[in-house]
Amino acid sequence: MTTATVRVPAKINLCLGVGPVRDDGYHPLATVYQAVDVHDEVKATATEDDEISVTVHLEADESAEVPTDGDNIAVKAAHLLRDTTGTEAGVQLAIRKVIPVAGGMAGGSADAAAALVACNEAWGTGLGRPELERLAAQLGSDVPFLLHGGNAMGGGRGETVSPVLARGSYYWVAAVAATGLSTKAVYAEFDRLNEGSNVAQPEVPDDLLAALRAGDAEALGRSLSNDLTLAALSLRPELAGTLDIGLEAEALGAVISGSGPTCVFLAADENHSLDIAMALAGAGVCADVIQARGPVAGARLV
Ligand SMILES: C[C@](O)(CO)[C@H](O)COP(=O)(O)OP(=O)(O)OC[C@H]1O[C@@H](n2ccc(N)nc2=O)[C@H](O)[C@@H]1O
Ligand SMILES: Nc1ncnc2c1ncn2[C@@H]1O[C@H](COP(=O)(O)OP(=O)(O)OP(=O)(O)O)[C@@H](O)[C@H]1O
Repeated sequence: MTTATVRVPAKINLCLGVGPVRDDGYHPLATVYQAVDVHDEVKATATEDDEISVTVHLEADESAEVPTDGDNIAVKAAHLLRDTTGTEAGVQLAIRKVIPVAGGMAGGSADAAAALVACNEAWGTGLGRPELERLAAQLGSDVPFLLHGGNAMGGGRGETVSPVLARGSYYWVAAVAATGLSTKAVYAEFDRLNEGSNVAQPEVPDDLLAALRAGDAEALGRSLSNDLTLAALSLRPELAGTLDIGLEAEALGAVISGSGPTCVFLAADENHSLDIAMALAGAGVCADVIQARGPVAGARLV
């Protein structure tokens, strides 16, 4: 039996511009993703029967709910790869989950990207990066970025990924809430809040790109932004308090990651990141605090 193991990072959105809802129900995005060193691991073991199965080992939050049937997005990724390549083998997937579930850090998307790479290796199906990226886009808006990693601009509904010029390594602190938020519900709340108003087409702010080009953490902190903030706060008003605690600890910037509820804070260095983490943990505003560095590589065989 052939086995392949892939490590895959979480993402944060340094900016998330959201435009008016499209006819297909998705929103046009202008985002900059950064991959951070909070990793899930997906192991694929090829089998001779035609079963595609998954087990999930929760490393961080044992109470999180992750499906272990065909609803698991890693299983969907394996089916898509098999249907595309015509291979007849099966696979046992084993996920080691560290990325918060339904936290806005693309945990499911990360597992889907990892499953594509791991199954492609275990089955010997030999698809190249461009073909894997095409399959990734069919699985979810965030999935192509998790193959890519690093820093990247996201357009379309998030699935069109292009590199950005960036310098520097950044210290992040993530405040993880006890229960997740549904991405679909947050976009629906965005639509409800904007009903009757003209939502502009989104753009990536120039000052954010300049901060990344210069590797300037202070300027980056000032230019973090997220158009889903009001929608996430409307569903979870207590997140405003979480953002305040990080800012009182002098974070260089604070933002809700993607559709939330995870709040992320930019620190000046490792000591500062520890101070922010301690302030958040001490205030009891979140279930878990994670210190992370970015950017890091996307889904890779180990
Ligand atoms: C919030 C973000 O994480 C920011 O990067 C992403 O936009 C969400 O990406 P994702 O979880 O991969 O999302 P998908 O699985 O493609 O879509 C889940 C749901 O989110 C909404 N959705 C998602 C992406 C987008 N550009 N517009 C949307 O309105 C749709 O209701 C969709 O049914
Ligand atoms: N492999 C998986 N890992 C986590 N959740 C999964 C997985 N497969 C399916 N799901 C389901 O998807 C839902 C969303 O989980 P996920 O962790 O991807 O959210 P998220 O990080 O907020 O996503 P995003 O940031 O891409 O919007 C979960 O509630 C869970 O039921």
